Amino acid sequence: MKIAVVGTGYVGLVTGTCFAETGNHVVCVDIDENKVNKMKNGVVPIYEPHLDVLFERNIKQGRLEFTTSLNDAIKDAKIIFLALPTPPDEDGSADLSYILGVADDLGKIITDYKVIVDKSTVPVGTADKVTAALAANLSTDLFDVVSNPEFLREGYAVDDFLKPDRVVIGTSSEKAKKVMGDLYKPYVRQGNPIIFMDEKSAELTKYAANSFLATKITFMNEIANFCEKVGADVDMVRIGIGSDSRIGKRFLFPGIGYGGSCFPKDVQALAKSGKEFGYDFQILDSVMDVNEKQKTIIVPKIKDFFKGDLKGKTIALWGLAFKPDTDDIREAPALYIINELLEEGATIVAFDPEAMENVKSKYGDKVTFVEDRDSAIVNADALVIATEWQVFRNPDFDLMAEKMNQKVIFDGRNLYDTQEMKELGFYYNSIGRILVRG
Ligand SMILES: NC(=O)c1ccc[n+]([C@@H]2O[C@H](COP(=O)([O-])OP(=O)(O)OC[C@H]3O[C@@H](n4cnc5c(N)ncnc54)[C@H](O)[C@@H]3O)[C@@H](O)[C@H]2O)c1
Ligand SMILES: O=c1ccn([C@@H]2O[C@H](COP(=O)(O)OP(=O)(O)O[C@H]3O[C@H](CO)[C@@H](O)[C@H](O)[C@H]3O)[C@@H](O)[C@H]2O)c(=O)[nH]1
Repeated sequence: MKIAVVGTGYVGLVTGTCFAETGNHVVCVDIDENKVNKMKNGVVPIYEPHLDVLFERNIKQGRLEFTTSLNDAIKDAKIIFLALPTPPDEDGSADLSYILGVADDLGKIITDYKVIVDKSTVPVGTADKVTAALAANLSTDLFDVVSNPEFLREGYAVDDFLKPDRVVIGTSSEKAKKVMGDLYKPYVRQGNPIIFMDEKSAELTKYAANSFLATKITFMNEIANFCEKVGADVDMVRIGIGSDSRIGKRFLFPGIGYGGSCFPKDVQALAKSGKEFGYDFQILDSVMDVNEKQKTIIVPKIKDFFKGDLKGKTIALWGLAFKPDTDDIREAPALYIINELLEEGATIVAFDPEAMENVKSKYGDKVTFVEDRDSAIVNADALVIATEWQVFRNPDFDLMAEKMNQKVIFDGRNLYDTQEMKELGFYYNSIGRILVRG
């Protein structure tokens, strides 16, 4: 099948590459010339594990191409995926200008039947808006609009795409249903179904999934905060409740709040959508409030330790990305921690395996960046862990004891065993677990 993908960010590039991998011919189009030139030269412009192998293979075999021309990209395509940004507007609702702008352009250049697919995360009613934008210049016989939300996670994007738990396809057109069903057949393993539904339900499924997961995490963050007050251990509580199959083991890890390009904006957009339709999502308002506080929950702990004064203190910071295995720093809790620590007059020495360039371009020399984990801790008064990269899981504690000014760790990701930290004589302050005083 011939496919065009409009927008080659995390979703568009993974979508395009994975569809090429199953034998389709894919043309990816982006307005960012720099990005397109990189891709034409064989460079993957984002960090996403395993994407490079598929990317190279499919370019080599002539199934994956890149262009800045929308016209060239779509002329032979039967399906056009819109993988465009839907960032929050000033009021928190999803900004649909990218999607509707491209829909308007497509209406003017399409000449034969195409299936136009909303891959972006979009509020209920967007398929209708896209249809209206296309129909302003194009006969409705020449297109169908489908809602096909994407559930991939950054860091696992290729695997999630090729082996999805489910594929959701929202359409009221039998013709489009057949085209989409054929396209997705190779990805859907036994028991991992394609779920066909109407467009609005598909649009809402995406927001409901992200908001549910954000709520699950936030609930555990509150349980963790309460554990600290009463002397319980959130790891035990997590394991205790996670073994109930109605609750499930996943997405129960407390920490310094959820971040990333999706949960924060999608929870906000669903709450906003609710208000537009006269529905008050009280639970989502609470989730957003709690998460806002959770992102910097570690800072008062640091201030307490240093008796309120961080001036002249050097804080080593391990982890900048919003989660491991990505260079994405959108809504990363680490950035909120950096802002507060800088405001308190602390010096920050940071290391992240992939996200340093992105943070450098935001903070310049306000933060010192070092090239490896162990350089960050030299002469540090405390270490803060903000992202659970594998490389932080098994550090050289003897080296820490030798190089740090004092053995003090604030761990936002609960990486170490509290008993072991006690034996090693560290002050170790984590989330929802016993405070080890060293
Ligand atoms: N990142 C994720 O993990 C993820 C997962 C599922 C769904 N989503 C949703 O998918 C959508 C895209 O997210 P993303 O993270 O891939 O965004 P992104 O910002 O990484 O990529 C968007 C791309 O679109 C390009 N673009 C902008 N306007 C364009 C235009 N007129 N024509 C062609 N290209 C244009 C940009 O240059 C950019 O390369 C969003 O709605 C997001 O909520 C994201
Ligand atoms: O137990 C957990 C799991 C996650 N997180 C945090 O939650 C955020 C989001 O994590 P994750 O869901 O792994 O990353 P994303 O790549 O943002 O993926 C989410 O957002 C995507 C965009 O919509 C969806 O497609 C995915 O299904 C959905 O998981 C991160 O800050 C994590 O640190 C926790 O704090 N505790």
